[in-house]
Amino acid sequence: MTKQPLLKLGTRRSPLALAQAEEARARLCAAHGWDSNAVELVPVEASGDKIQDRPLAEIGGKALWTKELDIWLGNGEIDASVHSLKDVETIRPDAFTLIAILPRADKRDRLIGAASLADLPKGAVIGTSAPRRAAQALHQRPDCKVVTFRGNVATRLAKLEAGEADATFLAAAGLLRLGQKNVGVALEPEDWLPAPAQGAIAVECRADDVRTRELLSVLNHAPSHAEVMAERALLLALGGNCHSPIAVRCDFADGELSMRAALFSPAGQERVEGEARFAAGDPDAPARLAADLLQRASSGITSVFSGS
Ligand SMILES: NCc1[nH]cc(CCC(=O)O)c1CC(=O)O
Repeated sequence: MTKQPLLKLGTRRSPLALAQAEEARARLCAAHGWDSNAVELVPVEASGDKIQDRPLAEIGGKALWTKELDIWLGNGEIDASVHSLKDVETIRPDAFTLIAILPRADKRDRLIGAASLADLPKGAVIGTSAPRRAAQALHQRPDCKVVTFRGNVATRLAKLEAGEADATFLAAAGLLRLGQKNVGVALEPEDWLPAPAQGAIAVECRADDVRTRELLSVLNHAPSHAEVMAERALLLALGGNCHSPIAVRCDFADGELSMRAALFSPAGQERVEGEARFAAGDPDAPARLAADLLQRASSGITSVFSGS
């Protein structure tokens, strides 16, 4: 007799997405004392995975990662979706709720292809399609050239190997989850900041699905939740989207969040940065930092942010 799964978790099909969904499944089964058959992983093809030759910002933004999963979740074909929170739009449909944030992994980016940005030869080619990585790299190395690099982690490493660029950036968390944690060197927050919610896996379900909410809420890691919600609140208040070079990192310790953020003009000439410390759960602090950054930013920066 085949037993029906207790929960169906939707995921994208990339190796990283599947590894993240497996992590969610393992944590859920451990928390409830279930065997792994209790949770079925349902891979869904995302449009963002089909189009690999143009920057995400050009082809429709983050919705390309969530659109298909949202349809399946809305229809009830899956009970919940597992996402890289970094790839999830700041404003989500009211019918859904981000019920759990898993314990966050390493928030840093790693540089692959050189021991540091300063070590790159003059005029080196950097492969990335993230506006934040491009602008932040050009800010430090205006002599470098940025070329579009998309595709999953393995594809990007293969492009680098093939000589399409001298260096690239990847999230430490993604490399870790793919068993490649020693690839490249970690970039420290003193001179390089990650993307909002980088390293966080989020589980989303229908807001009115009380049973699933209850089953999934055990997965939530409160400190990680506080950090990423503050980072997303900053992004929202800045009126940022996938074209906006926004770098931010928030760290929870002793009931307090410390946030460090930087905004760039797209080609990296201009930069404004700021810091704030506030109580976890202070709903207005990220917006105050956002307002302060926008007020001090030059027009080259504010042209890619709308504010709110
Ligand atoms: N943009 C794609 C993406 N979405 C999430 C990760 C890695 C995991 C994470 O940052 O949470 C990556 C790859 C990367 O940026 O290197």
